[in-house]
Amino acid sequence: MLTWVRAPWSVVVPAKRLDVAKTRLRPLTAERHDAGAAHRELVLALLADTVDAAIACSVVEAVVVVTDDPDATDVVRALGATTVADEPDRGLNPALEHGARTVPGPAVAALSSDLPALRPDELAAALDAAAGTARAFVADAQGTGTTLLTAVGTDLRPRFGPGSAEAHRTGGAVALAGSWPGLVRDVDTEADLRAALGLGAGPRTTAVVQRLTR
Ligand SMILES: Nc1nc2c(ncn2[C@@H]2O[C@H](COP(=O)(O)OP(=O)(O)OP(=O)(O)O)[C@@H](O)[C@H]2O)c(=O)[nH]1
Ligand SMILES: C=C(OP(=O)(O)O)C(=O)O
Repeated sequence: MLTWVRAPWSVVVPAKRLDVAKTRLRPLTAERHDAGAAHRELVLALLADTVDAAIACSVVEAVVVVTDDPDATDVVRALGATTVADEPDRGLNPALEHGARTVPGPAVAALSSDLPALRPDELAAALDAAAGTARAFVADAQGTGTTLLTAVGTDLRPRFGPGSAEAHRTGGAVALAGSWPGLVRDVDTEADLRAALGLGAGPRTTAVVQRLTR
């Protein structure tokens, strides 16, 4: 009898230091006496819920977080991810390339770290859709950014940043579309956060927002 084995993916998640990440979310905490700590807590919650969903995904074998942040390191390791140093210190795409080099092939995915409404089954559906393609990507809800970039048997060649969906398409990656609302809902602004909460964010993001709005 033939058994269909789903590809075991390695997922690379970038996370720069919490205090300098997600500056567009700063207005949410700016008025508080503990603004710095509250901002770090929120950014960490987004990361933790994202990593938790990726770890729970049935086709994901390993989650590697590229970070130098000590709190992020402790939290994602407790969830079951591993971490690698944020090298070569030349920004997001070199950090992702570095992370991708540390994982076993052939199926590697770069996943945004700000997807608190991500569900394991929608990530599995997207990765299954990507399994037959050398390079593929999922655009964010706006259609301009990227939340997932995949490579099977080839280099990831990440081009994250403004207009990354077009950059990935131009670079030969296939655009994937499907019903995966949490996967496309990255959180850059307060409005994005509200949208993610509306979809049903993970427990850490939900709890932090409840605390911040009390
Ligand atoms: N490891 C690592 N992660 C990075 C680096 N630059 C950006 N990231 C992460 O990549 C994701 C998207 O990065 P950006 O679009 O620059 O977002 P951001 O800088 O955190 O947010 P804004 O300040 O609001 O633009 C975030 O989760 C960042 O933590 C980097 O140099 N190294
Ligand atoms: C870096 C990106 O994401 P964002 O700036 O939305 O976090 C991107 O979409 O390529």
